[in-house]
Amino acid sequence: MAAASSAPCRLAASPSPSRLFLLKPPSLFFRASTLLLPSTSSSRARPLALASPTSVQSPMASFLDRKAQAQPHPLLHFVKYHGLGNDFIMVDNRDSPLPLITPDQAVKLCHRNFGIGADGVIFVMPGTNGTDYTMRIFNSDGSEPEMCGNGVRCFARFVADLENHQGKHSFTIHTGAGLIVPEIQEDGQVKVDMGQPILAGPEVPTKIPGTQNVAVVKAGLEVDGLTWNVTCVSMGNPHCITFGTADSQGLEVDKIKLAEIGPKFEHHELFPARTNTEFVQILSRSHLKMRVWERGAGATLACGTGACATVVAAVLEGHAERRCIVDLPGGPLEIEWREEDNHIYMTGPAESVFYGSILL
Ligand SMILES: N[C@@H](CCC[C@H](N)C(=O)O)C(=O)O
Repeated sequence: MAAASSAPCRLAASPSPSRLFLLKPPSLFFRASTLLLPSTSSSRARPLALASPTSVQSPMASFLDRKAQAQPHPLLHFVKYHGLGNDFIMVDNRDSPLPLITPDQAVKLCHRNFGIGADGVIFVMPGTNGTDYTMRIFNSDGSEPEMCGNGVRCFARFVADLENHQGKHSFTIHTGAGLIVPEIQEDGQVKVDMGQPILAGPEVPTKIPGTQNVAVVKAGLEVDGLTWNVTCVSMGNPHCITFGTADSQGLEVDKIKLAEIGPKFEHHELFPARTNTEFVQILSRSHLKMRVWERGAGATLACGTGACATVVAAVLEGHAERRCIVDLPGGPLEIEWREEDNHIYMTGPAESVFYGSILL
């Protein structure tokens, strides 16, 4: 795609920020022609370029070589990735330890009607304390979580694209949850050493009293007039996992009214940092089905840290073995909580969808 910065975008007459989208589906590259539109709303994305397919092949990396444009019209280049439908705006932030956009800008870019649309924005930043890279992420509500499992697989594929790595490849990432090590497999899937789960209630954090020493396992939690059995696990970020209410046989997750019940868990007073919540159906001792309400993002099609926390909870409650397939609305993840090192390993896909540029 050749036109992102060569196409003149004259916005001096615009009274408020405008947006430029140049879209690329996976197999086609586009040449953009400019269309100048006055901007009328600061919260709405205004398309300033129309794209038409050409036969010109151009590597994504050369597009990404363009650095974010400085004043007077800051231009952000991005690539949209997803891991099982959990989607992210990926930003090449390797030149700076500060995110190129603010949380408020992330909220606008993530908006599914007035922005690019995503569950979050992820920044590939210089390493910290000897790691190869640092990952930071803003949720679609602008809050900053410590970790993101699907995001880290997208991060790995994005870095491979940026650095032109082929085949099997591994590197180290500093995150708010500590050191994370993804490995791109020969088949393109990404296997991630997600580290050890944290089980001590106050560290999750939750104010629910411990049921197995300090761990909160199958504890009763009152939500919406029902007592839910919950297990609380941190994967760097907090998770509350439920397999059902105290007087039910088990969940049929397709019947859960996620948008109604999810926020009541997320904002429950016993979760001081809010929480992600996983509703889980046991299909067998190695096969679980899960729907998630994410802190700061709502219902998403998949949650990698949530799938890891779910397997830990299933093992602690005696429902499953340490190696499980977790079915999410966007597809399956393979999770193993290894006994030898207490680490959790997550394997799944990550794909690029399109790339473009946007005026901030
Ligand atoms: N979707 C992510 C988790 C993203 C962060 C989460 N919303 C939080 O605030 O903790 C994943 O795949 O793990």
